[in-house]
Amino acid sequence: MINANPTETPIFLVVAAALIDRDQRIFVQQRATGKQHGGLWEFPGGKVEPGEAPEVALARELDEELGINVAPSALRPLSFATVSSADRHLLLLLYCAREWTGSPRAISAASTRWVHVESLRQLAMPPADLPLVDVLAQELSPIRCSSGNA
Ligand SMILES: Nc1nc2c([nH]c(=O)n2[C@H]2C[C@H](O)[C@@H](COP(=O)(O)OP(=O)(O)OP(=O)(O)O)O2)c(=O)[nH]1
Repeated sequence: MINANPTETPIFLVVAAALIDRDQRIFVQQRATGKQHGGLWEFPGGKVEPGEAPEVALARELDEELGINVAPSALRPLSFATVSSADRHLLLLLYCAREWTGSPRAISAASTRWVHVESLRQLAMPPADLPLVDVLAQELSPIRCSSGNA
C-alpha cells in the first residue's frame, strides 16, 4: 500500500540516458541478477547522490557503468516518469545524448544492446520505462533529439 503520509515517503531521484547513435539506435543494458529489477533492460544511469546536480550525476554514472565520457551539457532532458511504492516515490529523469567519447561497454550490467526504438518495446523493462519508450519513439520520428551531427 502506498504510504499516504507525504513526509514519510522520500523521493528517490534516478537519472538515465538514452544514448542515440548515427543509425538512430538506442543503447540499453540488462540489469544484473540480484539487483532490483534484475534481468530487465534499462537505460544506463543511477541514483543522484545528495548535493549532486542531475546532469553531473548522470555523466558520473555513464563513466562508471559504461566507461564513456559525456559532457553534462550534452545531456538533453527528454522526459520523466514516476512510480510510487510503499517506501518511496521513484522519480526517473530521462535524458538523451548523441555525443560522447569512448565506446560503451558493460562494466556492471549483465548484457548490453543497441536497438531501434521499435525493438525496445520487445524488451522487458521496469514499469517506469514504458511511458519513456513512447516519448522516445515520438522524439525519434521525426528526429527532434538531435545535436546536428546525425
Ligand atoms: N538506471 C536506471 N534505473 C532505472 C531505470 N528504470 C527504473 O525503474 N530504474 C530504477 C531501478 C532502481 O531501483 C533505480 C536505479 O538504482 P540503481 O541501484 O541501479 O542505481 P545505482 O547505479 O546508483 O546503484 P548502485 O548499483 O551503484 O548501488 O532506478 C532505468 O531505465 N535506468
